[in-house]
Amino acid sequence: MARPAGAMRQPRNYDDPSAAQGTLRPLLDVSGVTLQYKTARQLVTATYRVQFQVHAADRFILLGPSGCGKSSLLKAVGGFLKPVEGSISLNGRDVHGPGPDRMMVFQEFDQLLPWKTVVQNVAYPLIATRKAGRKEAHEKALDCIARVNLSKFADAHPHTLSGGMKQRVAIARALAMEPDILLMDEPFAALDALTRRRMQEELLQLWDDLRFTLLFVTHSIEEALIVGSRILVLSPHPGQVKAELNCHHYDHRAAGGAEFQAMHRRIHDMLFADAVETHV
Ligand SMILES: Nc1ncnc2c1ncn2[C@@H]1O[C@H](COP(=O)(O)OP(=O)(O)OP(=O)(O)O)[C@@H](O)[C@H]1O
Repeated sequence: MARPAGAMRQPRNYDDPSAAQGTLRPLLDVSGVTLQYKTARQLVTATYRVQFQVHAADRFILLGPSGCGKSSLLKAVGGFLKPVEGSISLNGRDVHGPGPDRMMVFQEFDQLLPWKTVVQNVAYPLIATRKAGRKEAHEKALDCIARVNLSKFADAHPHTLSGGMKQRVAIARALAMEPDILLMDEPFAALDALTRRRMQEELLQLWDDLRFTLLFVTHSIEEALIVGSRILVLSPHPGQVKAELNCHHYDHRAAGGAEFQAMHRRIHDMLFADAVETHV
């Protein structure tokens, strides 16, 4: 499989002061974004003036309590929700609607087309967007299916797969499109603990191979620390930025360690503190 955009670049060196000062142009720039929903009875402010930047090959996490606007932010980056204030740009171009440069993986297991096989599901967006012809799309789909260890199930239909296998197909389908950024909305939240852990490891393995850029929503501090390279901590409703943290050096092996636990506690305290802190 060809590498996704930005894939050849190495992840940022966070000890490099020029990177820390943000002198590299970000891939994704979310600037002062306020998101609202108008219902028949009220106006709901989901996020208030949220600001963050994602660079190529980042694994950027949006972390916060239920209702703080994480999914709304992901929808806005996906182009499904228009900010009432602020702007979102990808590769220097304003986001005005959905596009194949941003592929989304959701929490729900029913995001696959039930009448199509695994390989047909993965090939479908490539064909529908004319990114590839049928033969090329089929070959690419098989390659991506192999990367998520599902080759034996290429001709199976979704209803015969477990929840974890369906999520693997959704990830393969998204990566096959080689998006500029992969958007994941609590993709492992509905899985049992063991499968969730395995999926996190597999996602990190895929990232090691392909170095794609990831924007990942979770409300699990542990998952954020393990999956992410940076974490944006959001306050409760309406979501505001509390802090942005560096966490690229944690994995499952680190999870029991004192440093990991201290970071976990620090984020926990932040999430439950009332005041909005400055960036750290
Ligand atoms: N379609 C909608 N119409 C009206 N209000 C909405 C809509 N979608 C979300 N909201 C409101 O916007 C706020 C943010 O919701 P959002 O789903 O983005 O939060 P979240 O942090 O992703 O929550 P969770 O972790 O529970 O999924 C909430 O108050 C929610 O009720």
